[in-house]
Amino acid sequence: MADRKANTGSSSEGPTNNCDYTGGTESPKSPEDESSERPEAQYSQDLKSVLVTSVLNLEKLDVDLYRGTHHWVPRTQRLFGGQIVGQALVSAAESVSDNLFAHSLHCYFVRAGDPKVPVLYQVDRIRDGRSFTVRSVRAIQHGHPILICQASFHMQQPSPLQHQFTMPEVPQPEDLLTVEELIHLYLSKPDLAEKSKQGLNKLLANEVPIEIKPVHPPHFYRLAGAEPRKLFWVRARGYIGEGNMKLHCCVAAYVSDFAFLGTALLPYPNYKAEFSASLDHAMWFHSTFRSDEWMLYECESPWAGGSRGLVQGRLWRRDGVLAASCSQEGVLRVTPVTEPSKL
Ligand SMILES: CCC(=O)SCCNC(=O)CCNC(=O)[C@H](O)C(C)(C)COP(=O)(O)OP(=O)(O)OC[C@H]1O[C@@H](n2cnc3c(N)ncnc32)[C@H](O)[C@@H]1OP(=O)(O)O
Repeated sequence: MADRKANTGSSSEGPTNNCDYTGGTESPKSPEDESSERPEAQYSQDLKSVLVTSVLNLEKLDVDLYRGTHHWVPRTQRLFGGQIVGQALVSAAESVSDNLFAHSLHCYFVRAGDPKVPVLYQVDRIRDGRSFTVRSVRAIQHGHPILICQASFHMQQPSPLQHQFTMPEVPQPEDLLTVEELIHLYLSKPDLAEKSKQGLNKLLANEVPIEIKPVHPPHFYRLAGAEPRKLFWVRARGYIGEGNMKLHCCVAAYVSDFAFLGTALLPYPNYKAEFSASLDHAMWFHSTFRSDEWMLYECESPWAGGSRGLVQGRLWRRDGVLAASCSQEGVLRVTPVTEPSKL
């Protein structure tokens, strides 16, 4: 389980950058930044992240009313929860001033999203306070809410109270394979069942706008019974760049729902999810970060029962600073697996 040691940030080795939204919109200077920005060539072919150019680029229809379209739709043919949360946060953030940053959001997914039509986002300006500002967003399709979201924004306020857990020690992303590279590796296995091959090829055809490097690939693919915990490096595909912390939070909201709920299924290799969907999603943003640079997503599930599972996650900057925490409950209706996986 996670190293629960509290790091107060007071040692010369510890993180010191909590809630440091310097200059209003500046993103952090991580060690990667110091050694120059990630060279342009290292970004995926698309250069500018599709998350920024398309998914989180909402059309303004009226005051506090936006329309969002879809990029990647999961095989379930219901909209990806992370997309709806990310878009809801974009619409909420539009109505707050530039010196305010999301510090938390709480959402319920009340209906499945329909990939055939766009989503409308209606923002209610609940309160503008001196330090905190709260917005409520309804994501609407076919005249009904599919998501209700409350997001709270805070101005930067320094404090002597500052601690965090210590980031788990894991291999660096440069030493790990991407999901796509792992799939190619599995596909090259001569005894791979035809059904598995088809499944893997479908996965490869997915145009997910984020890149993932699992720390323990079997845990990511759920091949064996394991403790309900997984770790993977994750970043947005393409370039986003420094200077827009609001946007990085929205991208992180998108990213944070990916492969999250599956953590609760890890101890049960003999069951497959016949139906799984996130019921709610909460996030807390702690520090500045860049969502187009590798972050470690540490996911664990402290509980499952009654056809539901709870998952909790921490997004770490690679320099060890805790960027965000996440929590989600999902419905998990399972059936026994008849054939063991041949991956
Ligand atoms: C990566 C994770 C994700 O992104 S998931 C995407 C984001 N989350 C979502 O889309 C969830 C949106 N919310 C919902 O769809 C609903 O709130 C859910 C979770 C389904 C609530 O369920 P419920 O109140 O049961 O809705 P419903 O009556 O419309 O039923 C939906 C389907 O489930 C079935 N169901 C219901 N109860 C049971 C049960 N006890 N045992 C077995 N099946 C059950 C219903 O029959 C219905 O099925 P169908 O759609 O008619 O095939």
